[in-house]
Amino acid sequence: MSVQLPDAGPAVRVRGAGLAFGDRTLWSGLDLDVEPGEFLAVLGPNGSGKSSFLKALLGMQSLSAGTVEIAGGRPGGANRKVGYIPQQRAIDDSLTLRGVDLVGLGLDGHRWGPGLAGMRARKRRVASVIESVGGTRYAKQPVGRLSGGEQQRLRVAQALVGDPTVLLCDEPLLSLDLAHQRAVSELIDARRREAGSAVLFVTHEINPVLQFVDRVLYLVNGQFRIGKPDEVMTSETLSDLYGTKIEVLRVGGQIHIAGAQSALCEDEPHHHEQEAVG
Ligand SMILES: Nc1ncnc2c1ncn2[C@@H]1O[C@H](COP(=O)(O)OP(=O)(O)OP(=O)(O)O)[C@@H](O)[C@H]1O
Repeated sequence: MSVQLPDAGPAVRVRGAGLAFGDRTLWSGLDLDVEPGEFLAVLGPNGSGKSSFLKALLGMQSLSAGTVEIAGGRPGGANRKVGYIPQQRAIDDSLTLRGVDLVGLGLDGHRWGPGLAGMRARKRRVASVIESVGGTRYAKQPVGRLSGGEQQRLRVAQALVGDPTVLLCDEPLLSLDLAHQRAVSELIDARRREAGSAVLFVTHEINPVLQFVDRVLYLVNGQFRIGKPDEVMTSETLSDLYGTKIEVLRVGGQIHIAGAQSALCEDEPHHHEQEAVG
């Protein structure tokens, strides 16, 4: 006799969602289902509400309207298997926490059982995730002394260690060189292919992840478009969204925005103030 499993449903379900600060509406009327294993790129100029969208999914930001469900329940609920890679901040180089400890912070302490056996299982899980991001060599060193790319790999490991159903990534490629951009985006892609995690990936630059992207959510000036890259990243759609003439060129499999103002950012480096943590 085969057991009929209930339909798991989408990994993320957004209905009629809106977010406004004072009289400024970042977005409204947002309906979106993100399926398990789907890779959704969230694009848009500075201040369009990309990070706030992820924060609403994490339960760190309340919506002005509508509802969101993530991993089958309310944002921020207990046992939600959600991995989060926050926007990169420089780690204070005096931080003596080791890489293995940083990654271990991503584990739900209760799942691994009590006593020595639980502790060993926890250690094995942390070690195997660190291995999967190629971080074994430096994981026992103080995090503050590692390079930006090494720290970022450990942050990815921390987000993956709890076996997330949904992975929320806020500009995870920021300030990485091309080789590390490729390595980190491949790690995230592998997670959704091998474990079926849904990936929501905020980025200013679609090209480094274009090959992985199933759909794009593009936020601009209180409006948005959702669709495949070929549908959204067109001169017509972006001109319509930005309310000005924009030319999108496809060159060598990449997307370039010609005559773009810096606000469009696709070809612009993104600057952030580095803030220290720890
Ligand atoms: N709690 C808050 N109260 C008031 N305004 C806020 C709050 N949180 C965010 N904002 C404003 O909402 C806008 C969107 O912020 P958000 O960080 O979501 O943008 P973003 O698209 O991620 O931008 P960036 O590309 O610069 O990271 C910004 O103008 C920000 O100042």
